[in-house]
Amino acid sequence: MKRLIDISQRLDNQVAGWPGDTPFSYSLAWNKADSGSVNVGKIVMSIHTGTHIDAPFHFDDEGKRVIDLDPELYVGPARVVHVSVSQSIGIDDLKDVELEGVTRLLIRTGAWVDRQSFPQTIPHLEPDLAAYLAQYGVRLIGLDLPSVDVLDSKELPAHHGLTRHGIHILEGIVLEDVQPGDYELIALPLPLVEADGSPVRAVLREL
Ligand SMILES: N[C@@H](CC(=O)c1ccccc1NC=O)C(=O)O
Ligand SMILES: [Zn+2]
Ligand SMILES: [Zn+2]
Repeated sequence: MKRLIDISQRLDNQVAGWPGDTPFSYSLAWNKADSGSVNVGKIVMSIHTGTHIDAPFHFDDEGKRVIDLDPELYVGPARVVHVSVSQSIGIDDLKDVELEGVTRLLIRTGAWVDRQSFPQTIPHLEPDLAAYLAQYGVRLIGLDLPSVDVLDSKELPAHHGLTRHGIHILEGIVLEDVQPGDYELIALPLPLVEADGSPVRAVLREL
């Protein structure tokens, strides 16, 4: 068996979350000394912390919840590509990327350098990218960024555009040490029935 490469953001009480959103916290609801038997932890967090998937309900009241999403999307062949971008990611930035037969595309921008703090600005996906990727059969896009849109966007055009074209969203992956190429991705959401997204443990397996 080939080794697993962890591409997940570690979750501790210092992890950078969306400004104003629920901070991540892990604490003990009971400790062994008091309960006499066990440590029992609890976590409180925004779903959009660290490495996570968005369900369409995140930005569309009528959209699918996590439980409605096909787990097959989150397991299977994925291509990792490196792009160097500044303001945005468009068709031009991917012109040298072979997309034939790619169903899961993971993009390393390297733009979120200090993962301990939330970025001020990030490159966003340009509106015409979704249709372009969908032509090749892309069903999942993953980025090393906390969003696919401009951080203060209210309309979320990239989120909506991707969803309209059947492309699902994985955010906050850590691709620093990952070479471009083909891997197997495993990034399963929890079976959260009502949720607008889910944290995932995302890993790649070398083929
Ligand atoms: N679209 C982002 C999350 C997002 O926009 C957000 C997350 C928490 C609190 C506020 C947010 N957006 C809006 O002002 C995401 O998918 O992770
Ligand atoms: Zn999200
Ligand atoms: Zn998102």
